[in-house]
Amino acid sequence: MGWPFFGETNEFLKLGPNFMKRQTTSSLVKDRLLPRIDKYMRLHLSNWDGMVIDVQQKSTDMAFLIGFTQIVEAELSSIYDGFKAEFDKMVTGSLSLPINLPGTSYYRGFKGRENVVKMLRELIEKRRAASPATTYDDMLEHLVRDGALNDEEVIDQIITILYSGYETVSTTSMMVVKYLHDNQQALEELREEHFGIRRRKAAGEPLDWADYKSMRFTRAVVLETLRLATVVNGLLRKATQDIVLNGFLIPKGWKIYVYTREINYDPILYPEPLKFNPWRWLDKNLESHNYCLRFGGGGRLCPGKELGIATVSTFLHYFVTTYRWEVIGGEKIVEFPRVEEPNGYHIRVLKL
Ligand code: HEM
Repeated sequence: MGWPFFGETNEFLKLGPNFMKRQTTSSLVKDRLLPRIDKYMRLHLSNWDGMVIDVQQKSTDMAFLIGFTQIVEAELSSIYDGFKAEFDKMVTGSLSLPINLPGTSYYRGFKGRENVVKMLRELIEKRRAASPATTYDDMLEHLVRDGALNDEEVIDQIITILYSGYETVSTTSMMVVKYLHDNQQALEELREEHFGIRRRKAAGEPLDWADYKSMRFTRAVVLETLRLATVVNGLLRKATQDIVLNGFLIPKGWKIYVYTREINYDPILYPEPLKFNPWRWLDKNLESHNYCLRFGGGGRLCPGKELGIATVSTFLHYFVTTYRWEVIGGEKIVEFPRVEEPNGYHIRVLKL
């Protein structure tokens, strides 16, 4: 898969092939992003004791805030609420039936996108007008000052990064809590891994890259969650030339949707596919097989892969070493067209 196809984005994300720079490399996550995620996660989880939490809501806020803080740290508090409301419309629209009539989610999605673009354009204008002595240390500032991209490209870049890391990370975080609750043996093994890390560190010492890399079982839990929940339904490609695949002709220009859900539940690839079995991923080779498309494949492989896994792993670290929890309702998780719990996934949280 992949060779004669370009990656395709949807109509809400306008970037063409090869536009996204491969910036979310391990060193970026290690040196700049992981310390921020660690700091954010402690704060995020600091006061859950005794509370009833809607994990879906909290994961959504967490994933969006983590992405948004990296991008526009300076104006975060002043525009957050309005921006997120419009962004949510856009995300829902992009996952809905493409009927562009007033009143449909699809229509609202385009309106949401227009407002998001407007807000970002105003921010860029303000940043350009600010004196060079005013320094900000966020992604927007680097993109604007770097000068390699025009304003429209900067805006598209930001929307793409925010969009890609939002729904994926938040859904994975919610589903990982559900699967761990339902599989106590996995939870105990995961907890032991994280207490092992805490025992090696001073009280309150943040997680570092070596800690993250040592989270073998946690990585397996995240990969199994992505498989079983099918957080991403599939991948889009466009045939750049005629291609014959298993005797079928795919003409040049056709769009292909690789439906990964089928692959995720293939009993030959994953014995007992409906069982949550993170131990299967301890065979390191499984992650590098060419049918393992959790993060896509080829030239369009997700550039936020390590960032996404590191975010969910950091969340799990502080969550399982601080709290235990019981589910108190909301177990009607819908898997299609997106994984969600229409009534929220509520848990009661208590300090360990
Ligand atoms: C659990 C978390 C995540 C999952 C499961 C996930 C999954 C995916 C998948 C399946 C693709 C399509 C790849 C392809 O077409 O071959 C993708 C693309 C992408 N992801 Fe992620 N992702 C995650 C987190 C993130 C994060 C945190 C970011 C933000 C930096 C991000 C940024 C992107 C971008 C920009 C693309 C488009 C790449 C391109 O078309 O060249 N992702 N992701």
